[in-house]
Amino acid sequence: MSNRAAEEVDVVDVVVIGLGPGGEYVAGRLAEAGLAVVGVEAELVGGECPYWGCVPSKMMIRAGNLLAEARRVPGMAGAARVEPDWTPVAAPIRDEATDDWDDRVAAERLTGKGGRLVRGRGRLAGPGRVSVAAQSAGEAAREFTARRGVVLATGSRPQIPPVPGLAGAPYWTNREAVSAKEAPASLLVLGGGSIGVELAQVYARFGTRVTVVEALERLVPAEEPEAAELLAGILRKEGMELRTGARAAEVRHDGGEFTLVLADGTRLTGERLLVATGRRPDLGELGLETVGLDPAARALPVDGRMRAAPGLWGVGDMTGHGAFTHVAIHEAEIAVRDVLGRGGPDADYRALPRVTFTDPEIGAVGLTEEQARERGLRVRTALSRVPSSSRGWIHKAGNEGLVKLVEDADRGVLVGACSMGPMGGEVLYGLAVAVQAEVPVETLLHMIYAYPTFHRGVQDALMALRQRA
Ligand SMILES: Cc1cc2nc3c(=O)[nH]c(=O)nc-3n(C[C@H](O)[C@H](O)[C@H](O)COP(=O)(O)OP(=O)(O)OC[C@H]3O[C@@H](n4cnc5c(N)ncnc54)[C@H](O)[C@@H]3O)c2cc1C
Ligand SMILES: NC(=O)c1ccc[n+]([C@@H]2O[C@H](COP(=O)([O-])OP(=O)(O)OC[C@H]3O[C@@H](n4cnc5c(N)ncnc54)[C@H](O)[C@@H]3O)[C@@H](O)[C@H]2O)c1
Repeated sequence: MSNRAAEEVDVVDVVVIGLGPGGEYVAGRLAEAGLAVVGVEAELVGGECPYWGCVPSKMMIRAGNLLAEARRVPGMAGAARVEPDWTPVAAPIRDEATDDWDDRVAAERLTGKGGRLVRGRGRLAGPGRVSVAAQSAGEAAREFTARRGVVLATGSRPQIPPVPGLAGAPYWTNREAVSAKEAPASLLVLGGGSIGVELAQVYARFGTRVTVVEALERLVPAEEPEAAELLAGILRKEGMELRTGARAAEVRHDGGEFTLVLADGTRLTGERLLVATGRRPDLGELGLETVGLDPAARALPVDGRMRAAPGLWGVGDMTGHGAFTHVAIHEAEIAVRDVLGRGGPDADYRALPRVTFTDPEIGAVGLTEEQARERGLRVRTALSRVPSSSRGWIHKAGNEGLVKLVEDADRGVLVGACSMGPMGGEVLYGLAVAVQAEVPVETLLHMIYAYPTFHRGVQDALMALRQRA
């Protein structure tokens, strides 16, 4: 190919940097719309979610929940002998979900839609310009000009706290935790957020001795305190040791064992140490300064149409609106519409749903009570407990949970809710509609709720809410 031909090929309509759920969606949709699209990916097409995040972790959780259900058989349905085995958990993650961490299928999904895949680490080289670093010595860096613009979708990476001794130690992040071939005998989990509690519970159910260390006063601190308290009780009952309000002062690793020294001098030991202390976008190496943006920012600032600058869009974890696959895809769809010059609503996070897939699941939408109060709303709340509902009583073992409602009393609408329990993430849906559509509490109160469902707990909580009016 002549140099001139090479130059022509490298002028495209759109370059997407990062092909996780957000970037893959944008690149695929724009290619299907007929644009000349280059997608640049440094690791695996599909990103964190299918290979090291949502999908494998939920496969592990499904297995752990099966064990827990089987252990609930005595007293309710006869006898059951449970022998946990990690092999049928690890094997389908490797062979079926991730193709042994090979993205050929995902890459072909993109090229099948007409997109072009370029492997390597991309960065901005000015407005509408992207360079992709050489993958190996002897290979030249590649340059692209994007006529319509560039979409950034580079996700996030684990945030490792500056605990002395941690940096050099062979700790696990989510990646090692979901690709482990065996369950360790013991596991220290630093961080009691969603990754920490989901994976802690799974491993504990497979016989691992688990200790969770959380710096703040409660687990899942972003969610309602009543849910956190209930979860802590359940995890303790399942045999986990929980240290909340605990600061890690030092990490040591020797003789195949980790020692985590807490600020109060307590020493905790474990065969493995999982660091799950949050994830952060890494904007430093993206060349943002070449388009007048701050590479030291915590997240990429975007407007309601995902625009970061003229001809530059950002979607997914890197925008800081919530590190969830459904947020990445919501934002990706808005960016696609904007690139194509189509209308439609701006991004709307009022009814942002989130589910922590512990057993019981913690579903949540919109504002917590604390957030609503911080916004100066006149807040009214109410709570119903799953075991007190008909379905909860019928369910018996494993029926822990609650529904908590947060009402803006001045407007008579829900601004937030928490649905914890068996299928708490599914019960959430109706509450998400109520928050999104601002359905009056009076209307919700006079609906018919199927008997005996878990979601009837919402009606119990609504009735409690009205008694407080
Ligand atoms: C253990 C775990 C469990 C999770 N469970 C859930 C869940 O149940 N539900 C949920 O909604 N979310 C869950 N998440 C979060 C979810 O995985 C992320 O929100 C989602 O993957 C974000 O998508 P993204 O496209 O923004 O970024 P990512 O998935 O992070 O993808 C970004 C991509 O960009 C690439 N990249 C980065 N820099 C460059 C560069 N300079 N050049 C080229 N490529 C680059 C990366 O290699 C990566 O492939 C979980 C996360 C983890 C870690
Ligand atoms: N079910 C889901 O949707 C799901 C599951 C897993 C992850 N995720 C996404 O991935 C993101 C990252 O997950 P995560 O659990 O790492 O982050 P997180 O922000 O949810 O939780 C991190 C926890 O670590 C604690 N922490 C921070 N520094 C600490 C320290 N030095 N010592 C002890 N504790 C410390 C924090 O107080 C917090 O509770 C989440 O925010 C979420 O958006 C979603």
